[in-house]
Amino acid sequence: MKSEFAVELRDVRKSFGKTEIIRGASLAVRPGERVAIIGPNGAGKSTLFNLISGRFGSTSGDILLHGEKIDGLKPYEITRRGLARSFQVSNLFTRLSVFENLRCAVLWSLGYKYSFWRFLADAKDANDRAEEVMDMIKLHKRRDVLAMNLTYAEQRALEIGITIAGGASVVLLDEPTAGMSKSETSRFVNLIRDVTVGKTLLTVEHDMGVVFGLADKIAVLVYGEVIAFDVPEAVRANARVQEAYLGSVLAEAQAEAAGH
Ligand SMILES: Nc1ncnc2c1ncn2[C@@H]1O[C@H](COP(=O)(O)OP(=O)(O)OP(=O)(O)O)[C@@H](O)[C@H]1O
Repeated sequence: MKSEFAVELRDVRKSFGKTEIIRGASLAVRPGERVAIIGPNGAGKSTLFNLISGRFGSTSGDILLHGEKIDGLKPYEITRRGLARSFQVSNLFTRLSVFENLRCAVLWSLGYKYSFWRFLADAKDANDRAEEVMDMIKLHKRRDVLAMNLTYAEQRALEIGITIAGGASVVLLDEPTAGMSKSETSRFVNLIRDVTVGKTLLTVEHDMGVVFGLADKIAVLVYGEVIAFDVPEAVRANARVQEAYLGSVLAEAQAEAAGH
């Protein structure tokens, strides 16, 4: 049955040994929404991503993608159902070119591993799609450059390209602008916005400028619980969020954004 939500977490819990890190997190994201997950260090943001993408199994609760339970599935099975994620740590083949990296990502998403004949049939489509993604991430002029010779910002753009290459409808980006300069960051926010049009985006983000520039809604994770999930203005005004100290961080970021 089709759900009104693209991603849904229902009372999800995750313990490592005796320590419960995710403590009953619930969240329901509608198709096409761009959601930033924020919260203090150690709140469990990356863990939540690892649960949604199947890298970790949850201890209890339900995780649904388009209304279907995905907890217990392997990461690649979740990817095949249309959810793709990027990592904080680079996932590139450094000795392959921009084009080859994208082509590999497309072929992988088509499942070439399982059928040589299908691989041959899909090869042209894969090339076309790789070209298309290369245009979207604005790296067409760097087509034949090895990934290791790209600038840092270009490598991060290629990461995004690899993430979206298979046409996933739900995209998870873990700190996509980490380590970038201010001007690179604002260009990158535009790029993320462009390549995720019509998709559901979940992003973990520390940079409040990026959060306000990109997110339709903000989810605030504190001690493994989603304490607020709403449009940015409402989250900023939320008393629980203020208490958890994020209010002042958000106010500062908005003032800064308004000043630019
Ligand atoms: N595989 C693991 N085994 C044991 N503990 C873990 C594991 N992964 C994460 N943790 C613990 O879970 C807690 C939450 O970590 P997580 O990386 O999810 O937080 P975060 O909100 O993403 O933090 P940050 O903003 O610093 O990246 C931390 O205390 C961390 O040490």
